[in-house]
This record gives sequence, C-alpha cells and structure tokens, in this order.
Amino acid sequence: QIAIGVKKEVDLSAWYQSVSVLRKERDRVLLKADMLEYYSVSGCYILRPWSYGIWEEIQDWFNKKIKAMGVQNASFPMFVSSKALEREKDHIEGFSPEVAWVTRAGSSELEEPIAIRPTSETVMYPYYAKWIKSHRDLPLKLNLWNNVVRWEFKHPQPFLRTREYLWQEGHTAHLTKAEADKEVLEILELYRRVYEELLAVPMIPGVKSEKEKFAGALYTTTVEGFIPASGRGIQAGTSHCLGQNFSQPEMFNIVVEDPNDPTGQGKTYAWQNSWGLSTRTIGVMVMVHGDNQGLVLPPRVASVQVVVVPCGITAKTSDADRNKINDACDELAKSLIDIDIRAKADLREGYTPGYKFNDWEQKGVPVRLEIGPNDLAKQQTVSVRRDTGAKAPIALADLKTTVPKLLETIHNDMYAKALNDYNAHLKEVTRWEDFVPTLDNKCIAVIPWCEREACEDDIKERSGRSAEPQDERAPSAGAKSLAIPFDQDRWTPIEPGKTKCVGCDQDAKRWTMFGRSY
Ligand SMILES: O=C1CCCN[C@@H]1CCCn1cnc2cc(F)c(F)cc2c1=O
Ligand SMILES: [Mg+2]
Repeated sequence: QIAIGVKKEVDLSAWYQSVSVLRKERDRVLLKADMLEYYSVSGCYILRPWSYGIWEEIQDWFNKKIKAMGVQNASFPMFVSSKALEREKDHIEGFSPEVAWVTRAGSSELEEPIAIRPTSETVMYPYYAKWIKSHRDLPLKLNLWNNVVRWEFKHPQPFLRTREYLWQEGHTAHLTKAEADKEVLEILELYRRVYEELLAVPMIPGVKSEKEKFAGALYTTTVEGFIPASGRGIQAGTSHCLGQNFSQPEMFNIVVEDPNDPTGQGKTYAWQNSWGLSTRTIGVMVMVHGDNQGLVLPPRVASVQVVVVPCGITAKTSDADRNKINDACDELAKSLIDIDIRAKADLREGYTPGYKFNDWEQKGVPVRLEIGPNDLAKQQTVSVRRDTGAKAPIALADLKTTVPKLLETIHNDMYAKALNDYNAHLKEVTRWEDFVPTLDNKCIAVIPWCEREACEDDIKERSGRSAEPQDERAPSAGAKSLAIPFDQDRWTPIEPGKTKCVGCDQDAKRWTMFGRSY
C-alpha cells in the first residue's frame, strides 16, 4: 500500500510535502517521517530531530575538514544597516526585493530600517578591512554556521526553497589569485563529498555561465544535482571566487602592501572567496532517495541506522517468552551500539510488529532486524534492507561483522542507483530540434555551447515557448545553463572551429548542461 497517500511518480510535489485539502492536512513523506513541521509564517519550517540530526552529521563532517584547512568558525550579527547593505549596490539591486527589514521595535519606529542578513558579505567585510592591515594577516579564513532570510515569492518548498534556512557561509581573503583559485576548488570538492560520501547523492562539479554566476563574483563553481522525479537540475552547493571585486577601494578597500613587489612600495587588494552549503542538502537527499513507502535514509547520516523489532509476540505469548524476546532485542541493539552503530530496539507495548515495520519504513531507517521465537531458537535474526526490501537471515554470532558490511553495501548501492539514474537523464544533444523534447522528457540536455550570454538568453526564450506543439498543461519553463562540467572527457571532444553551438551555430567551446531547475 502507499503509505504516503500519493505516488512519487504521480505527483512529486504532493508526495514531497503535505497538501492541506479542505483544511484536512494529508500527511506526506516529510511530515510522516517526522522530518519537519509546517509553521505559521509562510516559507518557514520547523526542523524536527529526524532531519536536524542529518544536518548535524553534515556539520560534524564539514567542520573537521575546514578546520584542517585552517578555517575558523565565528559568529557575526544577523542585522545589517541599510548603509552597509547598499555598499554592494551594483549587484544588490537584483536581490533587493527579497531583503527582509526590521522597521520598528515595540511601538517606536526605527530611525533607519535594519536588514536581516540574506548573506553576510556586507556584515563581515568592513571588519575584514579593519583586521587585514599587513600581508601577514592573510590568509584570513572564517566560516559562519547560521540562518539567513531571503523573502522569496516563488512557491516555497521545504528544505529546497524556504524564506529562512540554515547554512554555512565561508568567507576567505588571500594574498594571491592562485591561492584563492586553489581553495575554491578544495571547498567544492568537500561539497561533492558531502553529497556523495554522506548522502549517497551523485553531483556534477562545474563552473557557472556568466549569466548564471553570482553577479558579484569573478566566477562561480557549483556542484549540480539532479532530481529524476521532476527532471530538474538543482544547484546543490556553490563556491565563488570573488576576485578583487569586494576588496577594491569603492567597495570594502581590503588592501595590503605587496610583498612580491620589487620596489617595496606596491599595494595589492585581497583576493576573496565565499562558499555556501545549506539545509537544501536534506531536501535533495529526500527527493533523490525517497519512494512510495516514504523516506530512504543513506546509512551514514541516519539518526537510527538499525532498528530491532520483536516479532511473534501475541496475546497468547507467556510473559516468560515475551521477556526472552524483548531481552534478545535489547541485547542485539546494545551489541551494535558497542561497535558504534546507531541501533535502537523498538520494544513499544501495544503496537504490532507490522505497525512498527511501517513506522520505521516511513522514517527511512536503513536496516530492520526482526527477532521472533523461532529466530531465537536458531540464534539468528532476519535483516530487511529499506532501500531494496531484501531480506536475509544473519546468525547472531556474525552480527558484528555482517551488519557494518550491510550498511556499507546499502550506501554504495543507493549511490550507484542514483548515479545510474542521473546518467540516464543526461542526454547529449547536438541538434536544436532535440533540445526541447529532451527537457520535456525530464532530462538534462548536454550541448556543445558557445558560452555567449546572448545565446543563453535566446535558448531560455526559445525553450520557454517551445517550438513543438505540446499540451498546454505542461508549460515548459525555459531552460537555463546549469553548469559547464569540469570533466569534459565524458563527451566526444569538441573540435575548435568545427563543432558548432546547438543554440546559435557559432563555434562551440565546451559541453554545457542545460535544463529546468529549482
Ligand atoms: O552564495 C554564496 C555563498 C555564501 C556566501 N554568499 C555567497 C553569494 C551570495 C549571493 N547572494 C544571493 N542572494 C542574495 C539575496 C539578497 F537579498 C541579497 F541582499 C544579497 C544576495 C547575495 O549576495
Ligand atoms: Mg536567490
């Protein structure tokens, strides 16, 4: 039966979040799995322990890695004066509609409205200018774990597009471009690993086009994800090289004497990076791995990796036998906890095994271990994988070797399946007439592209009003470039001067992913 009430392949957004139909909330995977609770302010959500625990696993892993790179965590105020925010006037105007402002405290109006941080460049960089006086103060590498507010008006989606979200934002300043370039890619690689090694979600690292990059950046690199159920790409993590755009005199004037200048008089402006990864990670994981029974958690981030459920206990079971089974479940959970597996025995009274199976399946627990009287007699347990449903008996004596291996196998199989899905939806397109049908087929079109912004505008426009007559119910939103993958060797080499751009027939430069996106 479908525990979630609607099939994922039938109505993805309804499957993903609750639909309040006639004031009757119909639960969906995020609610059913106790991941989140809807909140009284639109676009904001409560992150319950079942999802917050995943964020904590990501934080623990990422913190260890960036601290090893010499990055230090810090905290800055969430309020930005309008004067400070306007310092970035050039590209802010594109974002100003989504800035949230405090205009009043109690009954008194504020002299000047104060913005709630949508990102922290304008909060931090005046102080970078103050703290960085000599080249010996470089590199400065700070990271913030905080929440930011962007008052988006597009339809909110829990974890994927919310008005407030948790993220980390790293902000570093370097003496040379080479150092900045190197760190941009080191951080992007960490983002790829968060997805692939923790969440079993495949990513394609690459660089954004001029149109899609952050306007204030010199260049933007990205890990691009894919949601097969919607056929949409998703920007899953970004690492920008800001160049000297923010350190120049008209901006924050972060300048040091240049130690490499032979005259000893030279000055150089700091080369800066900024990089961010948010709770969007959780939404991507839910969308990629979830099924019609609910959540499917990757073992490495699951708050409970193994749940042990007593079976075969009925009203007729003697107290002695009931206790024997329950004790065995407890022992089993404890022996797994001893080897650092997050295990839990579900000994709740008054719930049938079937109820418990469904409960933990909806919450996505990777492995269930069942123990009934005859399992006990055989000194075994029956394991059930959440990702494939496969059942296999395990001798209690083998638990400590078999269960860790099973969890690793599940991670690898979940990743392999998602990678296969991603690759199956990456279509090499070399003729324009195949472009829109590819998008309408819920695929990403990978095309030889000229990388001209005008061409990208044209592709977006032409693919919005699609050339082919198609049913008007599926308005195809225009395609945008998602990433220029660093790994170009996956596709037949582009011959300079020969291979033509699919959009405009001018010389193509690199293979580029185009698609609809979140
Ligand atoms: O994307 C990141 C990673 C972490 C640090 N920040 C960078 C660039 C953020 C680009 N950006 C993105 N969104 C914004 C929204 C706003 F309302 C606003 F005032 C400013 C911005 C804005 O600068
Ligand atoms: Mg935005």
